[in-house]
Amino acid sequence: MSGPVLVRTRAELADQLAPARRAGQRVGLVPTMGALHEGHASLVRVAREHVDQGPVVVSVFVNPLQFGEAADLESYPRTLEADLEVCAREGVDVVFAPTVDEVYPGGDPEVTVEPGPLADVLEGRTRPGHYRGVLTVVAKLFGLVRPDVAVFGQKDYQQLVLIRRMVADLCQGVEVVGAETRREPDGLAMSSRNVHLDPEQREQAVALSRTLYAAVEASGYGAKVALDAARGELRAAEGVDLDYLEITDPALAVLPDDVPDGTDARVLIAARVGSTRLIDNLPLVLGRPQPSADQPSPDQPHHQE
Ligand SMILES: Nc1ncnc2c1ncn2[C@@H]1O[C@H](COP(=O)(O)OP(=O)(O)OP(=O)(O)O)[C@@H](O)[C@H]1O
Ligand SMILES: CC(C)(CO)[C@@H](O)C(=O)[O-]
Ligand code: BAL
Repeated sequence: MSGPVLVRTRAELADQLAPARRAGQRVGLVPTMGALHEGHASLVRVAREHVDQGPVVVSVFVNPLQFGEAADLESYPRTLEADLEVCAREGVDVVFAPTVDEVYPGGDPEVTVEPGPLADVLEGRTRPGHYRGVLTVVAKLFGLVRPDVAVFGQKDYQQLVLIRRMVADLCQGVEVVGAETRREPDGLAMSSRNVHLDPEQREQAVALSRTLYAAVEASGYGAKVALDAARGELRAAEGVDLDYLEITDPALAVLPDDVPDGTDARVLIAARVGSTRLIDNLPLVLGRPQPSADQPSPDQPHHQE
């Protein structure tokens, strides 16, 4: 099994992708911050489905521009050797792992992507400036890799919604695919930051997904009952410091009080377990689903969006 080609510079990346471009092949991109796990591997498999014979590029870059707390940036796990092994197993063609100077040669960029009002809610309230950093680096990665398709995880749902919005508003011409969240057997969403949890916190962290599933189970009775059920689950949890628990529409807008049966929605949670901040979310359908509606349901989750 030959592993992926590791490229560190923009020039090496361009050279590596030149033959595929000449051959008119589709190029797929999976942007990551490394510390790869099965969630990332699943994104690679989704990307492969969208490129025919073309190359899949995985970028590994811990982007300083999207971090608020210095400690979070410093402690972010960096495991390039292991990441290359995951990429080899998944048949990734190119791993692009640039330095900070390669991505930001002049230091912090003067021109950045302004994410608009959606960046001020949910994650944005706790992490001001985060989505400006995310969208700026994703726009740069799109400029460097020029992918036809890019795959992101639904686990970072607000990020996915904002990236779709950026691609539409800035006419970037990249197909954005949102892949289903991969979970540990007990339901905890896989996340690179899970390595910071000690064994007790690891057990406590399952409360996040339990809370979401409680909302999904009660969603047939409407948003208010679903939220009450979720809050009840949380009250029973120990060691979980809630940041937010909200039900919104799929575009993250506030839901009106009365919505028709069968309305698509999203339940989202963020909480600290010890000093580790975790996020998760699930799709749900409020009220009785309409028989004809082609919507995600807890029993038949959308694999890709
Ligand atoms: N459990 C998962 N299932 C599917 N996709 C995931 C999962 N976890 C992360 N991803 C996706 O992988 C991509 C890269 O994410 P990232 O490298 O930040 O990993 P992460 O596990 O989300 O780490 P963290 O949340 O600790 O920063 C993002 O599109 C993210 O949504
Ligand atoms: C999209 C991303 C790679 C941008 O740095 C990051 O936010 C992530 O890993 O989700
Ligand atoms: N997975 C989203 C990137 C971040 O938390 O900074």
